[in-house]
Amino acid sequence: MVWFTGLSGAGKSTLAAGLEKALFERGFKVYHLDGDNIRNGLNKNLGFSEEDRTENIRRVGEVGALMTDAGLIVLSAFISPFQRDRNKVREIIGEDNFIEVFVDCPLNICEQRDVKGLYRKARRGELKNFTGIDSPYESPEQPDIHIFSDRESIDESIEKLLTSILPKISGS
Ligand SMILES: Nc1ncnc2c1ncn2[C@@H]1O[C@H](COP(=O)(O)OS(=O)(=O)O)[C@@H](OP(=O)(O)O)[C@H]1O
Ligand SMILES: Nc1ncnc2c1ncn2[C@@H]1O[C@H](COP(=O)(O)OP(=O)(O)O)[C@@H](O)[C@H]1O
Repeated sequence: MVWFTGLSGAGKSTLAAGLEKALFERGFKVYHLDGDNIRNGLNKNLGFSEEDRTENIRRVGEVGALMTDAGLIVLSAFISPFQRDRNKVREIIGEDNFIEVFVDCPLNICEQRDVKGLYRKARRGELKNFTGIDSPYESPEQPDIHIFSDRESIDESIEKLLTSILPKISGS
């Protein structure tokens, strides 16, 4: 399981989608989990309190474990702001099969990108508990892969991901 973590707008979904395509083209069976297919269905009842984020990540970890058991390479793209929650997923999946990818991007750049216009809303006080504004984000201290999305092109980041991941999954 490849676990992307980072602020909103850091590039998790873009990189997970790009990696999914690159792995698919190499013949791997891949599935991409993110807010679109999880928060609209399985986790529809969860919001953005600390407790709900923890439960969101726990369920994604459990679903990811089932998919991994079924032989898929799972790419998950969630903010997952708490280190303890990411560590729990690592435990559920197993150390050997879990790759933590920190999509690192300074808050001011994410805010400039404002892909979904949510930072603007959060700054205006129209959206509460927004990560990086009035809700915390704990950066991974020792990610397996560290992407700097403010300094790397999307293609460079995907190349970097492939270089690290392909040797670990060949044989899958
Ligand atoms: N309060 C608040 N804080 C952060 N994000 C918010 C919030 N409200 C809505 N959104 C939108 O939901 C996406 C993050 O959902 P996640 O499931 O990845 O969050 S978490 O892992 O449970 O923290 C996130 O998507 P990404 O931009 O793709 O990260 C936002 O678009
Ligand atoms: N190296 C990079 N990696 C990922 N995204 C990048 C990179 N450079 C620029 N971007 C841009 O940053 C934005 C990231 O948005 P998105 O993938 O939706 O972030 P997230 O899923 O983390 O909220 C996109 O508009 C993307 O084109």
